[in-house]
Amino acid sequence: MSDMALEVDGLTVDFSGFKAVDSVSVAVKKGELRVLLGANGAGKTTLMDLISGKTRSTKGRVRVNGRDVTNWREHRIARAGIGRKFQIPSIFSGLTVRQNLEVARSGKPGVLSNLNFGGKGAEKNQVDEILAQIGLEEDAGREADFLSHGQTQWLELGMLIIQNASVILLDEPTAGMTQAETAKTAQIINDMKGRHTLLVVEHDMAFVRDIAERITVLHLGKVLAEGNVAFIENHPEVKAAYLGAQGIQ
Ligand SMILES: Nc1ncnc2c1ncn2[C@@H]1O[C@H](COP(=O)(O)OP(=O)(O)OP(=O)(O)O)[C@@H](O)[C@H]1O
Repeated sequence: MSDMALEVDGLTVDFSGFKAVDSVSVAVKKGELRVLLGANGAGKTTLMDLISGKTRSTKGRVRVNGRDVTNWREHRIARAGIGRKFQIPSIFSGLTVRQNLEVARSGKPGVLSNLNFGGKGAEKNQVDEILAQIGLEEDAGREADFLSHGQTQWLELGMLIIQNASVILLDEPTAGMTQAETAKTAQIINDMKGRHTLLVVEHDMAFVRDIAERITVLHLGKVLAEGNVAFIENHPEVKAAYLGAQGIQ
């Protein structure tokens, strides 16, 4: 069996003659964290949309843990193990942090009214473990409405962790964060490596250096380069296409 969690093979989307993603192939190993870099309009979000089923591809395949999920409906792809975090959080603002994690854990829509909030035994232990992992133990009883921007993002990461998504797609997880919040986010994400497979779109190079193993660079819808941080930072075409004459900041 393949040790790849996510295999994207020749993926293309044609928007009335414009290929926002053009013959992209990327393979991410189980437990790997892959960063997706690229200038505005390079196709990063569109690639995430194709993988998660938000947009239908015109050509190519997407496989999750060896299973072909190409152009499945979004909810089926989610059930096959792909979790996604958007820039706008999708938490339940009227529920506490703990309750949000419990809802995510149950994984069933409409489960809200039937939940036995508070949980017992193994369920409670798992929620406690994740509260510690995302650093929100002391805020477990707070309504999500009252969390800071950073805390809201960490809660959402916790919800993806508890859903046990095997491949997690993160679109700019540090957008709008302070330096301290960004550092903590790097810690949480580094802690997720190995247990989850991650594909992370991010512009903040300091953050990328903190978390990245391999980087894939997209340019005009195509893969321009792939390699470790040092390789990418010194890649002449990447410098020219994406990072400008000065190189990576
Ligand atoms: N539904 C669509 N129809 C037509 N063009 C689209 C559509 N969706 C995206 N595009 C175009 O595809 C290109 C890639 O967009 P995309 O949002 O994927 O880039 P990105 O790399 O995520 O950029 P950013 O860093 O700004 O978010 C852009 O030129 C965009 O205008």
